[in-house]
Amino acid sequence: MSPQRTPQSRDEFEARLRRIGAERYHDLHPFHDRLHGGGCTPDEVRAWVINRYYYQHSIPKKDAAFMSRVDDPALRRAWRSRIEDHDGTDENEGGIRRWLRLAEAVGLDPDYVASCDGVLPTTRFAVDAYVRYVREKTLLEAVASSLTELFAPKIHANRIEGCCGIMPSPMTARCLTSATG
Ligand SMILES: O=C(O)c1cc(C(=O)O)c2c(n1)C(=O)C(=O)c1cc(C(=O)O)[nH]c1-2
Repeated sequence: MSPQRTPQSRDEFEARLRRIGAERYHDLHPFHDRLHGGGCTPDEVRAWVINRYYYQHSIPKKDAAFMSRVDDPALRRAWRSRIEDHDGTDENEGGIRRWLRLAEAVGLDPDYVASCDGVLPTTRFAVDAYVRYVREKTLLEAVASSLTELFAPKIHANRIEGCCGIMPSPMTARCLTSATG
């Protein structure tokens, strides 16, 4: 895509971002096609839960790295809820704990998942690179890289359908809905 030279309206900008998502977001990856279509084996779903956990637990570290670089209190305040979404608050247990309940629902030991011992080196490499990117690149690039969250609700909804076909338990459905929703 060629660089945009003239300022865009908010709606045009969002439409442009959403077009990029429609063309390039990772829901188009063949693995996600299988996961969402109910084509994975239960062990493949478990392997995905173990590896996706590493992403889930690194996102607040990425957001904390971002906030440590921001001088504007208003921006830090706006960003803060992203950390709370994952780490939780007094009222909300947060996505990390909910992901561990999902792990349990699909037959994994949550302590093992939380240890990250089962995470593949390639997953670790890619996720750590994202945290490093946000720590080291410009703030604009850091914010831009975090906009993928915009596309996550759709992928989460598709996934709930697919995974519940593979592991049809009310517990799996409940956990998937609350862990990523
Ligand atoms: O399940 C997924 O496929 C998926 C992907 C992404 C993403 O594309 O970065 C995020 C999430 N989930 C998610 O739940 C989430 O809270 C989130 C935050 C961010 C970010 O970059 O700050 N990405 C994502």
